Amino acid sequence: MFGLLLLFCAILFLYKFWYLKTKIPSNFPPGPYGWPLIGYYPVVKDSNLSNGLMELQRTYGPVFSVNLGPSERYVIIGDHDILEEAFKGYSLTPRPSLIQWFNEYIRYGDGHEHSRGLIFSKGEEWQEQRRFTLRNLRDFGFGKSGMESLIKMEVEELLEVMETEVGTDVPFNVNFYASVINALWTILNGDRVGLNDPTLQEVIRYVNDMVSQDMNSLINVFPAARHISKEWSGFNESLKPAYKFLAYIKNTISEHKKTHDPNSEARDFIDVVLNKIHESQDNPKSSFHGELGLQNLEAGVLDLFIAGIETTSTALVWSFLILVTYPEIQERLYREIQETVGSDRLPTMDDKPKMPFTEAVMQEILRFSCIAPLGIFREADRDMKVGDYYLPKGTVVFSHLYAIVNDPKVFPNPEKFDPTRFLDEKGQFKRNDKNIVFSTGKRDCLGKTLAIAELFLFLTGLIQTYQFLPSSEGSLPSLECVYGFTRHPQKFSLQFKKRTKSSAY
Ligand code: HEM
Repeated sequence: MFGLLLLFCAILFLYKFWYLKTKIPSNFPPGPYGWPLIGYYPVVKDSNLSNGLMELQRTYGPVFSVNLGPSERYVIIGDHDILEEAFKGYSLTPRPSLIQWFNEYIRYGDGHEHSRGLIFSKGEEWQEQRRFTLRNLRDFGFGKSGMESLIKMEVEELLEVMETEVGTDVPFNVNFYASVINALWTILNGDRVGLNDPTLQEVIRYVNDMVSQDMNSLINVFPAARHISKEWSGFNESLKPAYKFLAYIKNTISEHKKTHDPNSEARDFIDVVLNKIHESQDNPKSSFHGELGLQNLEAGVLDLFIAGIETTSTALVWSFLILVTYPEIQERLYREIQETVGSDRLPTMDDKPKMPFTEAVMQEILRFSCIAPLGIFREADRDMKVGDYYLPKGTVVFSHLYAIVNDPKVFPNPEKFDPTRFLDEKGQFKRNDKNIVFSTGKRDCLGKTLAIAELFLFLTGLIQTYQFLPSSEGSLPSLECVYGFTRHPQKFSLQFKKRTKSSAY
């Protein structure tokens, strides 16, 4: 009898929990009811994520809500104009409390609201860190000339490495990692190392392990499981690579501190931040003050790596998969490179405006691959309106970038890879401001200038020298994507052969 009563109470508790979590407040965006505890999660997880959310969008409209697991209902915005309006001000800039838990361990956060660095910080601390990083990275690499010469060195070395692989089947999943990491590491740390340097290889392993985690693992879906067992829940395993990489960053910063002189010219980005920390020693309000400043430097470097490596490398991997799938587009690209640059020097950023087809191909690659289909989640810091709906303070919002760049009203036949959608009738490049794969508003991608430069210089430099072909098996790799940290292609191999001046057809 007592057992039955207990069971009844447990069911009542679960029902109440489910009801409260899934109840839709008045004038809140509509959406389906999920199951107790697991919500609508099984329907939209994994490869089904974009399709599942697109399906819901067709039923409920471009702004809808859904509960994905044992959490509140999230709001999904899948319309360009509504998202732009919502992200215009500051009210949707914070990151949700529910994804702050791990920052207690790796970003000096409190596990709920606050965190150091660039991706998860909030309020004035985030604004000060972001503004400073953007301005100063411009001087140490994100600015046109510094960045360009760094990437050029990476392209040259990658071309040399590729020389040894001509005519063989080359697995093309992580090829760009080393080059992209090296470019970023040089900007931050000053030193460039060879692509086979053991330390670089170690950094590659850390970054690769950090970003290739299973987003559907127990710890990522039910973070509270870490309180039961850190080992069994997967917590220890999931944080291990970040701890290793952080130790490496800490070591690099302390080496810098030993030789840093605030009165001499900064050698790299880490020096610039150390200078700022030095200048801020009498300003306790600054996020660069004392220990807080050092914590922000460490977490900021971690964030630039997490946000900048996998995304850019994946965009490059998609680029070559697409160009092998559409050889006629690869050849037209090659012809434009020949006509604009020739083959005696590598393409530079000054060539880009003279290469409308290449610009169109890059925009279409970014749209078609939509590497970060849901952006990074946000949270409303006050009650607000989004479109015709009301969102109470604390609502978690996903920007459904994938739906926006696949909107058939803006991009007809969105499932088709078609660079000509970015060309006018005279063949000139036609920008489409709705291709917002870097998100929009005050908290859009901080590294988009670097990403675009890397994409342009690697793509054109490699196509200028090599023709990319399917692997010896002859079959073309699939354009179906896999979900992980980013939306990326399945593993595949391809071949390349050296171009001769007359190899265009
Ligand atoms: C093709 C490459 C890339 C894509 C598609 C991409 C996309 C994005 C997106 C969608 C966001 C989320 C913005 C939001 O919250 O709405 C983001 C944030 C961010 N990205 Fe990128 N990104 C790329 C490359 C890079 C690179 C190269 C870096 C720097 C090295 C970088 C650094 C960041 C940072 C720091 C944030 C967080 C900004 C903040 O919270 O203020 N990204 N990126």
